[in-house]
Amino acid sequence: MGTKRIPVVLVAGFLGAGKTTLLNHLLANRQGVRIGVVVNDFGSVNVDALAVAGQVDTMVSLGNGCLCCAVDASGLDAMLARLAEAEAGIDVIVVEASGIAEPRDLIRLMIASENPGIRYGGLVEVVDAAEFERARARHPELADHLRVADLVVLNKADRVDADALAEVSATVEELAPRIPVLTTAHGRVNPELFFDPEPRDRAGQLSFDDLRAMDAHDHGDHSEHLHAAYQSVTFTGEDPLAPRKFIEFLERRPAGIYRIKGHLDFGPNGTRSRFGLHTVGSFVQFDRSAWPSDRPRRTEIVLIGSGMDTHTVHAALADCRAEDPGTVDERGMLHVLRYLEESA
Ligand SMILES: Nc1nc2c(ncn2[C@@H]2O[C@H](COP(=O)(O)OP(=O)(O)OP(=O)(O)O)[C@@H](O)[C@H]2O)c(=O)[nH]1
Repeated sequence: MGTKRIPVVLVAGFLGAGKTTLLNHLLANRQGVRIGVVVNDFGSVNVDALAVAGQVDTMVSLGNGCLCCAVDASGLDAMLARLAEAEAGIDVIVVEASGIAEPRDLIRLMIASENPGIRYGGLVEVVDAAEFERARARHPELADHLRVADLVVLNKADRVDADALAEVSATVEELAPRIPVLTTAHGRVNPELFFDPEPRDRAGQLSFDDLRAMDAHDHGDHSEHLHAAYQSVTFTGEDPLAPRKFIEFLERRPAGIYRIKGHLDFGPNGTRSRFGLHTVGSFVQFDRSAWPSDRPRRTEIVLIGSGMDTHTVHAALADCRAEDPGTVDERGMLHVLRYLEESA
């Protein structure tokens, strides 16, 4: 099993869309999670002057469990490596991507990174609902950015009426089909969408009870801070899954899924190993380990996103059941192994 990898969430979006506001919201609602923030200028990040414990190079450590650093593209990998060091005690890294590099280049950098301490945590594109059409006219590349995003945050919903909002949502969906869209104001995205609410044991495995605790149909709407609601769906399968079918599910996943986590049983196909799964958008990673003797052998996953049709998701997963669990489909299993993290 691999060591714990820290998710790196990239936040992109055009000038003034609300990236810094979103970052500040995450910092203010981090629920015990230690967040490393990478920005290319501290300007308006709420680095509360009084909370700044000390400044080393371009790194600012905040007493409240956050660490911020300013960096340009060439320094990003090195900065991520520093943030991922165990001593930093960081649980998630959020990079404000604008001004650093093109989102596509950043994704490439993340995925190609050989740093064993980090994992791609998704590209979040923040869009200004009120300025969307004007921004698109001025920057046709906005459509490309939406297409590479794993989640679109449709921000500044308070600045448009319901009809205009529906129109922008429809355009976003057309430009970026199947990508989850979260409509919000003032960047009030529930942090649990990106990372798990409490720091886990340092061995890094979530128990299924932890996952189940996160499961509900809408999260956050009722909290004091009025986070935008997101969804999660839990799937439990007692029978082994057919590897080929499950990979097809991942590759043609239903609309609205941002990330998936949990573990799977491929039966004798996987020589009864436990396959841990992490996906963000189209990025898929499996790890493989022995089933703990005290845990039942079954598939347990949680899918987190926005705009998911929960019945479709459940039905699609139920269809992944191996028809004949006794038969070994070695070729099918190769599709899984392609996504296997390289560690013993
Ligand atoms: N009405 C309204 N204003 C917002 C919302 N989100 C952000 N703002 C305001 O919009 C302005 C720009 O927000 P920022 O968070 O700084 O945007 P940004 O994307 O980080 O901007 P740059 O760093 O300049 O690219 C600020 O004045 C925010 O207070 C929102 O949902 N509604």
